[in-house]
Amino acid sequence: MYMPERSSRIQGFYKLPMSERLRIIAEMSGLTGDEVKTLSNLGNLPVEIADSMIENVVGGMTYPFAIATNFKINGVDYLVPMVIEETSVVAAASNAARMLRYGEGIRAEAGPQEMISQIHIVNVTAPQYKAMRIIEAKQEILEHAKQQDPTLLKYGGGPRDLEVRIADSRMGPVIIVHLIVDVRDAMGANTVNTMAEAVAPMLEKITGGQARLRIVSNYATRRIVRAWARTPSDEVGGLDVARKIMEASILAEIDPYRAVTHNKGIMNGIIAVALATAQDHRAIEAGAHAYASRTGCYKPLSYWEVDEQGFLVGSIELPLQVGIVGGATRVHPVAKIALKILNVKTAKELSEVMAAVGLAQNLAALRALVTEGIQKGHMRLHARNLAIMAGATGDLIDKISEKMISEGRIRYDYAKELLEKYLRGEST
Ligand SMILES: CC(C)(COP(=O)([O-])OP(=O)([O-])OC[C@H]1O[C@@H](n2cnc3c(N)ncnc32)[C@H](O)[C@@H]1OP(=O)([O-])[O-])[C@@H](O)C(=O)NCCC(=O)NCCSC(=O)C[C@@](C)(O)CC(=O)[O-]
Ligand SMILES: NC(=O)C1=CN([C@@H]2O[C@H](COP(=O)(O)OP(=O)(O)OC[C@H]3O[C@@H](n4cnc5c(N)ncnc54)[C@H](OP(=O)(O)O)[C@@H]3O)[C@@H](O)[C@H]2O)C=CC1
Repeated sequence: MYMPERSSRIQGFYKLPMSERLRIIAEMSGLTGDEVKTLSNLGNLPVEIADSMIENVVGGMTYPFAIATNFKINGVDYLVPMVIEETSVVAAASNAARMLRYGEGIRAEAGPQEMISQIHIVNVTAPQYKAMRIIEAKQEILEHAKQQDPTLLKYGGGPRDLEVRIADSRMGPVIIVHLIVDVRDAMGANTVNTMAEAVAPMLEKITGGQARLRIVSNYATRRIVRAWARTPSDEVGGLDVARKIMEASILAEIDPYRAVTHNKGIMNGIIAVALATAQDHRAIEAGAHAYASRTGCYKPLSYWEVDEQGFLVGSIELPLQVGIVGGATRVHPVAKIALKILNVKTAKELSEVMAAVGLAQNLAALRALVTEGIQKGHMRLHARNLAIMAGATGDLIDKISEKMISEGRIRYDYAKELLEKYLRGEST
């Protein structure tokens, strides 16, 4: 719809009640009554929570919430909540988790939950000397940072260390200070930002420079999690399939075009759990892809090999910045339920589960790719979406998707053709 007169400059939009904002947008965009009704439906999110989570809210958008089954991680069974818009991801995760139940299942281990906060200092003369002076004052700076978060200290977290770097830039040398904080069960961005802002004036005084950025780094290299698994080749379809999975893994090691897709498959699982538990998934994605590039060349986050006994072995390593307190994790009512279903007790345990899910997700995709191809399983599950897109409702959704699957013609135009035939009462 062409609307030449509409302007996006809406002063004070944020001050209006949600219903009024929606009325304005509906009028400007020509939304029908049904469209307004659909958009205004907040699903399981109470209006006051929706309106405080983000700004300028006019409605809600619901994604399905699913449970991936079969996960055994460090000998414990987990029901894994996933929220995602893509067909076949949940089925694939459950499928591969079933193949990785051998022994203790998938093993996973995360290190300390330390975040890095950066304080960027400019206009420093004699930067080498000033860097030494910062190190000299380290205990005093850490002590001041500590005082910013008594709750965190109560849970055994707090500032741990300080690192100083001098970087050459086109405006001369700048000092970058890293404040390292054990954030325990929080994602930790707010926590460490508060500390960075609190210690910045001390750093200005010591260096005679000016503090500019005082912000968390999402390159969470002190929050690395590793997961690994070993399973008899028969679980994945035999030694031949296991070897082909290894070949697929090797392609990702030598070719960044493949590595990016390989890692996208891993993130299918990790981000789906992140969404279900209301994590900051942008932080997770940014950190993961930076880590994949840490050698200067984009690499896969996971590796698959075949060992001397013919077992398929896989491993994954990435930084994960996740929390079970703070952010939206305890605000969104569904995220709270997701954490209860998952039954994790710490942020460390959550990151171990997420790494294990990423590894399983990757296995499912590689196994499909080296055997029947991705489209068979994926498109079979996508057939229902195509039927709905074509306009099918009720029983016709299953009838049309089953017909497309049985004939191997899973396409939108065919779904439309079938729907028209059914609606005309013609036999298909
Ligand atoms: C789709 C399957 C699982 C079918 O696989 P299948 O062999 O036809 O399944 P099955 O009927 O033998 O069932 C095996 C298990 O899979 C699960 N399962 C099976 N069907 C369902 C279902 N409908 N709903 C929920 N779970 C399902 C379930 O756990 C089941 O065990 P059971 O419960 O029967 O004991 C398989 O083909 C597969 O794993 N495909 C991989 C699909 C995939 O990776 N999708 C991600 C999207 S594609 C993408 O974005 C990433 C990619 C591929 O580009 C990444 C890359 O290139 O690396
Ligand atoms: N670049 C980025 O990634 C940025 C992200 N963000 C956002 O920051 C949010 C996450 O920050 P985060 O600091 O986790 O959020 P919060 O500030 O909401 O939560 C952390 C706080 O929870 C309290 N707490 C209670 N129990 C525990 C426990 N067991 N372990 C640790 N802390 C505990 C602590 O103190 P207390 O009770 O005193 O608060 C702690 O400071 C996300 O919403 C993210 O999107 C913000 C800015 C930048």
